[in-house]
Amino acid sequence: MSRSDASMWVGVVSLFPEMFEALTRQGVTGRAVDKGQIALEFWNPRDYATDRHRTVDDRPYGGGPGMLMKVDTLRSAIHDARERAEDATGQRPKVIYLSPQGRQLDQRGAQELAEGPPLVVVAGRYEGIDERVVEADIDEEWSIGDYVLSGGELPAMVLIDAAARLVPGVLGHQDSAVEDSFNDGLLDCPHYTRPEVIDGRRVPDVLLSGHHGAIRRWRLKQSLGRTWLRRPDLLEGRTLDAEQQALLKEFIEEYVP
Ligand SMILES: NC[C@H]1CCC[C@@H](CNc2ccc(C(N)=O)cn2)C1
Repeated sequence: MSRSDASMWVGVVSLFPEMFEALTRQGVTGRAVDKGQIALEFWNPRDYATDRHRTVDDRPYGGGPGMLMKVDTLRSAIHDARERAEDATGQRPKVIYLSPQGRQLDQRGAQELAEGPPLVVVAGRYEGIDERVVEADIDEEWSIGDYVLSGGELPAMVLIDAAARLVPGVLGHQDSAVEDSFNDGLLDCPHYTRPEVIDGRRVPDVLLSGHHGAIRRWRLKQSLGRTWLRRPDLLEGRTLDAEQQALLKEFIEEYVP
């Protein structure tokens, strides 16, 4: 098959590839896929099953409840995805497995993944995968948070979406990524649109003023203030420039809990 000139190439190994239509058929990522900016290809371990029942799970050594993903069908799918990644991009892929044991995804991690090599993302099901497959075939384990889900597909979509929107050109006007929360490490400011009054609540006057400098400062002040109130940890060890310090000081002085 042909070389891919997508800015981001992702191979997905999953028993439920149809779940990923949420990425490939909708919104920002759907358009990026249509435009060829992002390439998403799928390998289903079930397609490698040779028995009549197309078995993709297997019993755990040592007994206990639940099943694991069958080793041979899983490894064949990972192998083919890896080979395709190299053919399509000329680069060796990074093979990622989603599990609560992985590195916690944050905006910096999403940026690293967006800038990095092509990805093969493995979505686990059942009670997981054989540890020797993790050792032999998985390069990095990633987690989207400290909770357990019924499969790795939703975490995989979260990771792919978070990285894809950081690929230059994917978001359309790039500044919308810049203004996003966690883009300059701050929480997002409040947003307003029509009507001007909702249940007696008005839009802040500065946003109606047309003074772009005042609007920029107001938004930055709100982002700083919200971060201070809701996620002070994000301000730890972060140096604020003179303007930011002044705006945060103003916010705190005006703050009435
Ligand atoms: N032992 C349960 C575990 C076995 C292997 C498959 C996973 C799939 N579920 C996931 C995957 C990832 C995350 C996360 N936090 O990123 C949560 N849940 C469940």
